[in-house]
Amino acid sequence: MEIDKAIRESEDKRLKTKYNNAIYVIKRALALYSIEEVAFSFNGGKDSTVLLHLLRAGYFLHRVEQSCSNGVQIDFPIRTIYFESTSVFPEINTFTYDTSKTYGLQMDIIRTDFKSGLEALLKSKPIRAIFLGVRIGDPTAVGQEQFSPSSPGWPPFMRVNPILDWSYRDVWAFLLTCKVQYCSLYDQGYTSIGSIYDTVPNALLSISSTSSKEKFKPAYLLPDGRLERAGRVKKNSPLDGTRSPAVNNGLDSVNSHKNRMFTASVIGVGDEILFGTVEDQLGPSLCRKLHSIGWMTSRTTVVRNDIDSVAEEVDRCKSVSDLVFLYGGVGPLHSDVTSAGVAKAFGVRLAPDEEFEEFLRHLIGDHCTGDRNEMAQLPEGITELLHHEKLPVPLIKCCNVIVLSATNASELEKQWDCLIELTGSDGFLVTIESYSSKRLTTNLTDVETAQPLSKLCLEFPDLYIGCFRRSRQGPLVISFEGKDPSRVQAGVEALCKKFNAGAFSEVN
Ligand SMILES: Cc1cc2nc3c(=O)[nH]c(=O)nc-3n(C[C@H](O)[C@H](O)[C@H](O)COP(=O)(O)O)c2cc1C
Ligand SMILES: Nc1ncnc2c1ncn2[C@@H]1O[C@H](COP(=O)(O)OP(=O)(O)OP(=O)(O)O)[C@@H](O)[C@H]1O
Ligand SMILES: [Mg+2]
Repeated sequence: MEIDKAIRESEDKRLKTKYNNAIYVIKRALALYSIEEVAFSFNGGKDSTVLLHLLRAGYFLHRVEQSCSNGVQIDFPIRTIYFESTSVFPEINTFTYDTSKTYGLQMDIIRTDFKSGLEALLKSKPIRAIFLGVRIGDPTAVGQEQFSPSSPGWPPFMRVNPILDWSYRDVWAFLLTCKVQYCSLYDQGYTSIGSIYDTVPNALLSISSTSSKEKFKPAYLLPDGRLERAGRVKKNSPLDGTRSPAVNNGLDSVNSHKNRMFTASVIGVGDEILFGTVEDQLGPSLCRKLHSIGWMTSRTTVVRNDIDSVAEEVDRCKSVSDLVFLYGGVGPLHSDVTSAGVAKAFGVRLAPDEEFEEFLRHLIGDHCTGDRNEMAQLPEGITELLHHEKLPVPLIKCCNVIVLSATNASELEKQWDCLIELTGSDGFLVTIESYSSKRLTTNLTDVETAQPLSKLCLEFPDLYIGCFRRSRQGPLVISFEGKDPSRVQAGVEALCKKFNAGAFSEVN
């Protein structure tokens, strides 16, 4: 069997292990269910192409073990399901049909949505288990195991995911080692393929070209597999039906939102701050930095060094803020639970990150306890490492959560500058129109100023008008913050007009 032979002859130990585990899962499924009771969900994508060949090998080995085969090539009897949609890339469709012909697949083509298609299929066929090419890191993989029953509300069947633990690199190592055909789009810079409306080539594979047509390297050259979905466009920013190249590394282009408000949450992790033993410098400093680039910090909190406390706060903040910044609780100590809290908030596991481990090894050598470097365990499938030449270890970004390792103001200063440089003009930490501000002080009493100020807030809803005092007896400070300097000036003048001349003086 050529696939089994290619892997056995390969010197890639990691690939062999992944292959053996996947074959084991396939053989267990074939032992649990009869051949009529299993199906293979094939869509011409790279992951399902890997799975096709694993199933061919697994079925062959299963037959050999049962002594049903004398080693000659046998047909592939596993029923294959393809959900064909009108928004599929023609290259994917052609590849799926060609592959079906090459390997004699028995195809059920379904043209409805997944759920109703499966409901109808399971009524007419005795299917009890379906093989899928889902991998950890796919949005649909969260919470799945190698054998996972279908979700509530779906018809009952077992989802079998033999390549759940395969990385992007493993997928390409397999396809290239076995020298099997894959869809031509992957040679044109596509790294994960959805529909024609939400998929473009991955900008990270772009080759700068002098001609007007942008060129891309093949998918297997993507250096960081975690960015395989960078060619997927978010559902709310559809392509206009044209297959234009990706321009934004998968991050929403924020240039079009220059005028919109960006909000951040800041979370400190540290019992020592809550005990009052250590004064928190980083939280206030981050608020000032965010303010200086025109962002609004909508919430700052300090939580305990406890996984659930971190997870609850991250969960609360990640859906209401554009970005969440975390500091404290980063390292190998028992109290360093920030990564685990982030993983829990996103419902994913902590898993060793080879690339991050390499950085740590450069920094601290092999001085880690046990054979696992606990610091190199990061939230699986959602972590992006933010590299900068001035940082000995990259910063960690999990979706919209950024984990800072700074422990004092000067370290924060450095990490912040790197973040700003890294994200450039259209990254996730975009610098927007900064705030213009003015401050007035007055010796008027709170009672005298309260009502006119309330009215002023209604007249200037686009300004933040805040009041504070440094002592009960001292002057009242009134601050005006807004994006439009002329509105800030107008607000100041409107307030002064409401009182006698000289009632207010401007301060810095
Ligand atoms: C054979 C098959 C079985 C599926 N079973 C489930 C399921 O049990 N629960 C579920 O929420 N989604 C299920 N899905 C849907 C997928 O999780 C996912 O929504 C689908 O692949 C679309 O992904 P996309 O939006 O990235 O294209 C199934 C899909 C297929 C093809
Ligand atoms: N239209 C479809 N018809 C049949 N199976 C599908 C379809 N869409 C998804 N699947 C199943 O879900 C799995 C995961 O889909 P996903 O898009 O993540 O992977 P892929 O298409 O194989 O590769 P890629 O990540 O490059 O798009 C597929 O491998 C396949 O088993
Ligand atoms: Mg796909």
